[in-house]
Amino acid sequence: IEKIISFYRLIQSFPAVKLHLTGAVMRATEVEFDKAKEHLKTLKNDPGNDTKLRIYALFKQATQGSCSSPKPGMLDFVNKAKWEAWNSLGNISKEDARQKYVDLVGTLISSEAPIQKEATTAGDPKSSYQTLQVTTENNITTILLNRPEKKNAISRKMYEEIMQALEQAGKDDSVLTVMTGSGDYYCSGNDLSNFTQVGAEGVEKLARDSGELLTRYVSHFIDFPKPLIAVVNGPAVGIAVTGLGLFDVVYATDRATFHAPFSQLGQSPEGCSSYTFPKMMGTAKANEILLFNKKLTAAQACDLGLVTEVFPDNTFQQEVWKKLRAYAKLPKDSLRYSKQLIRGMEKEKLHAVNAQECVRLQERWLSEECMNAIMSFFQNKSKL
Ligand SMILES: CCCCCC/C=C/C(=O)SCCNC(=O)CCNC(=O)[C@H](O)C(C)(C)COP(=O)(O)OP(=O)(O)OC[C@H]1O[C@@H](n2cnc3c(N)ncnc32)[C@H](O)[C@@H]1OP(=O)(O)O
Repeated sequence: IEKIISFYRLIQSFPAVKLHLTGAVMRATEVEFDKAKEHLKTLKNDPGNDTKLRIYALFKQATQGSCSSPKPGMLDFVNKAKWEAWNSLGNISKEDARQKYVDLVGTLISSEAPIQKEATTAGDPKSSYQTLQVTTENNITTILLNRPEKKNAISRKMYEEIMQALEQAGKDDSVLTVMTGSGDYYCSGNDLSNFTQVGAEGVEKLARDSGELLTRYVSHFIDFPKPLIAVVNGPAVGIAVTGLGLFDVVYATDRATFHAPFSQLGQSPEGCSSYTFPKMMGTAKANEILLFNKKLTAAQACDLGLVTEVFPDNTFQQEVWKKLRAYAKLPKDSLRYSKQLIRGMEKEKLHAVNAQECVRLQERWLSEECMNAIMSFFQNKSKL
């Protein structure tokens, strides 16, 4: 009954339905818009030119409406780029532009949110994680995704706990950090019931909160300071695949598959994969995965550079852990600084990509395409 009620609320609060029923959709208020303008001034990192142009364009559209000024001359590069960004918004309403401005600033600010200081002790078997098991042994901190009955789907609680575990592992004495799954799956991606828990404030608020959560989650991987290794013990879906581009090494059993079915789900890529995948494997190969739902075998993922090495399932655990134990004897600081050099150059870009992906997803989550896919999963249990 609870599921039906929450499902009913989801449908009721879906913008298209609400529009149909009431003729009105909630939009950011002038006060929220003014707050976002103030928040923008507190940004510490340069979000990059594309994002700055988008912010400019949304601001102009929100305050002055559609662009009607003449196009600046060919050589007036800066004003031409600004004009093009504004003009590209076409006839979207001032209210829509205001909302998009508020969302974009929100995700930029949250991507800079300071990492929380308090964390549960890793390695303590009595630690209070509900969705993970975190242990430290032989200089390796292992974060085990521990909802095998749900194929390790990532619930809101699990997103929060993974961030907490990463913060702790980043600071502890271990040399390596490993993420792996319990049971037969590595992880089936986002727990789709995250989208059915609609509160009184409606689905727009749910989308905004989800965007904020995802931005923070992915930022933890971008900023992780020491070698991070994925031990992919079975199939991986959605964000569990895309996020692999932010790991330093990925070992997989030959039983693993890699599937990022965003189009099928009415969504769009996340985990910085819109940038890391084309860079890693070339645009055409990335498109097959991110646009056309191509499911990869472990061997294919290895050929494309997403996976470092594949092992036969019957010796997977033994071979991988032997290797990891040897790596974990290497000098800790040397590994940490080398990783930071390799990743450091890209960090700013990755944060900007993360912010943009999350803005797009917030819009996608409110789309009819996405809602139909989620309904279909829970109604018919339609599988990937
Ligand atoms: C805060 C928001 C951030 C959003 C970030 C954006 C992320 C996007 C993504 O990750 S998109 C990918 C989402 N994942 C899926 O769509 C997978 C859906 N699941 C399936 O298709 C199948 O369950 C399967 C192919 C993974 C496995 O099939 P099968 O082996 O037949 O097992 P079951 O289906 O019986 O699964 C057992 C049990 O687990 C539940 N479950 C599995 N995956 C999910 C999931 N992703 N979300 C919610 N629930 C899931 C499944 O319903 C079963 O539950 P039950 O025993 O029936 O209660």
